[in-house]
Amino acid sequence: MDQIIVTGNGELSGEIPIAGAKNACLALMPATLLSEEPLTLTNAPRLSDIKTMTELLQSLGAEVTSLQDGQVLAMSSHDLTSHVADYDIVRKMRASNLVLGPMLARLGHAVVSLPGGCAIGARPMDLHIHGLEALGAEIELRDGYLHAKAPQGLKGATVEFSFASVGATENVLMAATLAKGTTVLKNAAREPEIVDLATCLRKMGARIEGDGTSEITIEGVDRLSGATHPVVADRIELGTYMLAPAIAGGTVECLGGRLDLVGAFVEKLDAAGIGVEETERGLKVARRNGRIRAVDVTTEPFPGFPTDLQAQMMALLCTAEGTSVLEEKIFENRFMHAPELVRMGAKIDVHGGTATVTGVDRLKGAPVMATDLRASVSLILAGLAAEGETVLSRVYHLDRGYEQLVRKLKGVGARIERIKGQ
Ligand SMILES: CC(=O)N[C@H]1[C@@H](OP(=O)(O)OP(=O)(O)OC[C@H]2O[C@@H](n3ccc(=O)[nH]c3=O)[C@H](O)[C@@H]2O)O[C@H](CO)[C@@H](O)[C@@H]1O
Ligand SMILES: C=C(OP(=O)(O)O)C(=O)O
Repeated sequence: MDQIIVTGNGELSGEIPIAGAKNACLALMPATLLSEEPLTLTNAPRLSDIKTMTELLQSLGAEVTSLQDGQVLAMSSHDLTSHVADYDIVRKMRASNLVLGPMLARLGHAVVSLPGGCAIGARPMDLHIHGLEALGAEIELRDGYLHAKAPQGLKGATVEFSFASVGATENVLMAATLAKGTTVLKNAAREPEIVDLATCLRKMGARIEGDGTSEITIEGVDRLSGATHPVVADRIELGTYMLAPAIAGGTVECLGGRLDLVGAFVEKLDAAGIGVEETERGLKVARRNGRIRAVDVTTEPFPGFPTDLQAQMMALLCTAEGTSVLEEKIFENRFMHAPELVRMGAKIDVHGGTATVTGVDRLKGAPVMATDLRASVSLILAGLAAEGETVLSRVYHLDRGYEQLVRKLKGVGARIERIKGQ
């Protein structure tokens, strides 16, 4: 299996282009199932998760053509030939569950494998199920699959989520676009990926208001048309690369970055002593003089500090002056990077959902591996400023969420190589 070798090499300088958001694209692609007409996504990221969603949509009979080296996805769901999302595909990627709402709305029935948990937590689907049931769906769990039907079609309703789940908001939002009457989603997720999905659905003819707030209103329509939509910039890839000069020193401009996508994160960078400036082309990040300062971080739904940047932020705080407390409030098991960072010389105590990080002067390279995407990239970031070589295994996690990671970091002066495995 491939490995990535990073050698701490001093300051970084240059530009890093930010790709379209994985998590937006994974919700936008299933929206093709809602319409007989073509949906084209531009600015799509080139990632293994996008290939998995392509495979899933194709298994349902959709046509998905990847153009311009994968940055454009031309999709058509004119003739759907299956309503079954098979375990073999769904188990590879949880976001596969986002085909449930659209298929139910378009076809009146859907069978979707339950994805199961993953390294970061149990991740049940109860909120998706309750939301769709409120719209009139009948859903049963049999043989590991959710069997959903809406014999009389879906009907608009008020759905109040007990937690602002991103995936449940997306699934029920998509289903409600074709339901009869008005649906109101209360305590809806406010993430930029939800706004991007609603924007695309509006281009397809959906009537949606309030996305980006915690109350979204959807007036169902009879049919949706085709559309062309650019995928919003990836705020998690953006935050990750903003941390590269923060950790290693120097100045890096993240092209396509926007402050409104990373507000809470930038506030913490500022408190830690990292300067962020909005430019015409994106966000320029520079480490101010002196040592990084400790800061406390609590993960929350948007607009709070994102859980998907918690591991990377921990990598920064490992060498801060003082003690930082990180509280993970979204997933119950998202500190798997901590023991690996400790192998690199970090001082971290984890108790339940709280990690206490006492800064050390410098980390030292070591062989490391991680069990999830963001944990893996946090080890690469830590390696950028560590003394000696950091050798990361299980790099396939990174291919899920970071296109051209080695090339992008090399472009700003990092010493990083990917070694092909047998
Ligand atoms: C593909 C995608 O967009 N993934 C993102 C999405 O995941 P995802 O959509 O899975 O995240 P959710 O917002 O649904 O999950 C947040 C929390 O709610 C719980 N929950 C969720 C649904 C449910 O029915 N029942 C329930 O208890 C989860 O277990 C978790 O503890 O949002 C997360 C939170 O910002 C991000 O970390 C993921 O990167
Ligand atoms: C947790 C993530 O993704 P997923 O929801 O696909 O597991 C992530 O992108 O950090």
